[in-house]
Amino acid sequence: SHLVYIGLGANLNDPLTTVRTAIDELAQITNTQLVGRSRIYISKPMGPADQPDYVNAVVALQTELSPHELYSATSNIEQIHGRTRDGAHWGPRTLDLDILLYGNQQIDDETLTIPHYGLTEREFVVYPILDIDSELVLPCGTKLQDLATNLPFNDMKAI
Ligand SMILES: CC1(C)Nc2nc(N)[nH]c(=O)c2N=C1O
Repeated sequence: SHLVYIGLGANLNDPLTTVRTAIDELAQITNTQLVGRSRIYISKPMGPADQPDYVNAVVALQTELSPHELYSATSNIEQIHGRTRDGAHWGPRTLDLDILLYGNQQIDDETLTIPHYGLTEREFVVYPILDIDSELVLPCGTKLQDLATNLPFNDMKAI
């Protein structure tokens, strides 16, 4: 089985409830166990600022699913929460689930780019991963802790 990290983000329609519910739904994916979870954070939107603050978290799952099977499971959960992908690019969303890491694999095909392209410069991803594993090393060999030193915690709040 594989250790995978999933990023959760939401900023519409009671995002805190959505994120908490989605964590439970991720834990119930077939052949998958929840093995770690971050604190839940509030952060200012990265990108277009004319949208509500985000609720972010990261969970670690142990799964037998392939990357593509996992992707369809996370897409289903997004859809349950009304995620449509017709919104403006980087616009607000009811729930975003990103496969951040899939073991040490590096995948880049028409549907999946893993590690997630934005991982290393998103404090709302880096700090939650460090909550789960402060010693995590990325597939490229970079220690996440070293990235955090020049990623300001900024105006993130842990709740
Ligand atoms: C629009 C963009 C880039 N900005 C974000 N900004 C924050 N703070 N959190 C997110 O999850 C998030 N997701 C995004 O996709």
